[in-house]
Amino acid sequence: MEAIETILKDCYVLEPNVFGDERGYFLESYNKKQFDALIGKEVNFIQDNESFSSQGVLRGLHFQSGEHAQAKLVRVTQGKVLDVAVDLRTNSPSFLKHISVELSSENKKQLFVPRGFAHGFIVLSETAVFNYKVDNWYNKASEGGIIYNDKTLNIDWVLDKELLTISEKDKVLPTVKELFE
Ligand SMILES: Cc1cn([C@H]2C[C@H](O)[C@@H](COP(=O)(O)OP(=O)(O)O[C@H]3O[C@H](C)C(=O)[C@H](O)[C@H]3O)O2)c(=O)[nH]c1=O
Repeated sequence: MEAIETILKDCYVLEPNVFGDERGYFLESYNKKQFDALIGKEVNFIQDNESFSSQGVLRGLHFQSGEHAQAKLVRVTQGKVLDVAVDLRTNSPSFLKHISVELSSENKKQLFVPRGFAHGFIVLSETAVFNYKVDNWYNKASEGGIIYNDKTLNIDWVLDKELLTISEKDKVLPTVKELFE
């Protein structure tokens, strides 16, 4: 496994070692000892999640606030998504900066999204299976988010607006300005 820190402090792209042979391939998708050493801190994941979406589905931008904040280790096991992480830590040198990275079953890349970030993705392939680990329990009452087309963040979601499918909940998420005013 290799880890490259992104322009967002503490946010890493990880690439597993893939062992291919005539049967196919093997990889360790998560190894606590290696992962903690690569990112330089201990992260105790306690819940695995999976979502399935069709092309144009945009989930996010979401976070859980306060003591319920979640760090996430995300990957795609079928299809391709554009994954987006936004640093919402007001004391961070990368506050309100974001990164976008293509995660796919082909490139097998993973993204570590620390606590204090908003996270979302849009499905670029016909369908996608999105798998991720979180280090804190789901807590509906602490859920927050930022509207996907926020003007301050100005995220390029690649697909045309008319192709997007967004939940009713996500359509009414606040802007950055509303969140931090
Ligand atoms: C996140 C979550 C959801 N749920 C239930 C709540 C709803 O009845 C249903 C769908 O939830 P939601 O519409 O919030 O699912 P997503 O839009 O995929 O939310 C996720 O999308 C972005 C990409 C994220 O990074 C978060 O992990 C998460 O917010 O699953 C649970 O039971 N447990 C959970 O941990």
